[in-house]
Amino acid sequence: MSNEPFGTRLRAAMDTRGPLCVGIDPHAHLLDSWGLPDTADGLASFTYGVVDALADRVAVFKPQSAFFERFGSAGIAVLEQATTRLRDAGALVIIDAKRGDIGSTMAGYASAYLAEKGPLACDALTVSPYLGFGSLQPAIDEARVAGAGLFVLALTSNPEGPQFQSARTVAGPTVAGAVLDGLRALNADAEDLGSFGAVVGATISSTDEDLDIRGPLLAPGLGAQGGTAEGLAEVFGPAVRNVVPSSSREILGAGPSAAALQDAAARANDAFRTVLGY
Ligand SMILES: O=c1ccn([C@@H]2O[C@H](COP(=O)(O)O)[C@@H](O)[C@H]2O)c(=O)[nH]1
Repeated sequence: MSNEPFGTRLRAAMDTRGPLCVGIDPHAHLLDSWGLPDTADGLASFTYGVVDALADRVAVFKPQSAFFERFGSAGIAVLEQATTRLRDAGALVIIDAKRGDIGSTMAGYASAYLAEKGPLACDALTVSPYLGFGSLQPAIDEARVAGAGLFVLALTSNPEGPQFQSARTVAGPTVAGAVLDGLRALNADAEDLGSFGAVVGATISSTDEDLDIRGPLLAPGLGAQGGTAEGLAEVFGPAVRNVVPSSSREILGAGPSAAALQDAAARANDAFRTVLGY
């Protein structure tokens, strides 16, 4: 990995390849529709099919750890191998594992995913702040050392999210607002795009929260969950240029043909380029 901070590398990658992030979510129904068995071998064929088709042309990939964990150590081995291959091809990898625990345990996750020589070393990791924003400190420290990034859950795309995320903290702001405040502070010195991002679903329609955190805004929920490229402008307002639009099933459903995957990714990238101003 270059020594440049994640935010700088992310902006450069999106400038070069377009803003699209392809989620790698090997659902059982997708393996089936690709004519593959719901086994670790099927998982490997599916995942490497996506990697071979798209690694040299898409800026960012977001493998969903759950679908690899489903197959135990054999599945994790596929995740490790795919992450290495994607990064070798010049793409950035955000592992979506939504890790979060007390600080001392968080340090274990940080050394697995963020440390430069960690077994699952990636460019950024999704993390959960629900043990307190401060519990993320070991991951923040490791990310700074490694030039990696974090995406902290703030306003998630699922309909249950507001139940907690819109609740007020003792200090006054909502839970989501407190997360965004924490991220803004971490990115305070960033020149363009900081390395500490928020997860904000493309499905939330609009928000009163201040999304200007000087960092990336990972936006899942596009396609299968109903979010659209055009809708991003309304959700994100002036912060739209910092959005990393992530789409999984919508793109993956085009496979197994490499040409069809490339076509689906190119069309999505074009739509996002227009809305995000790339
Ligand atoms: O708020 C969130 C946070 C994460 N996700 C993850 O993104 C993908 C979405 O997949 P699609 O097939 O594009 O719907 C999946 O891995 C989720 O766990 C999210 O959807 N919302």
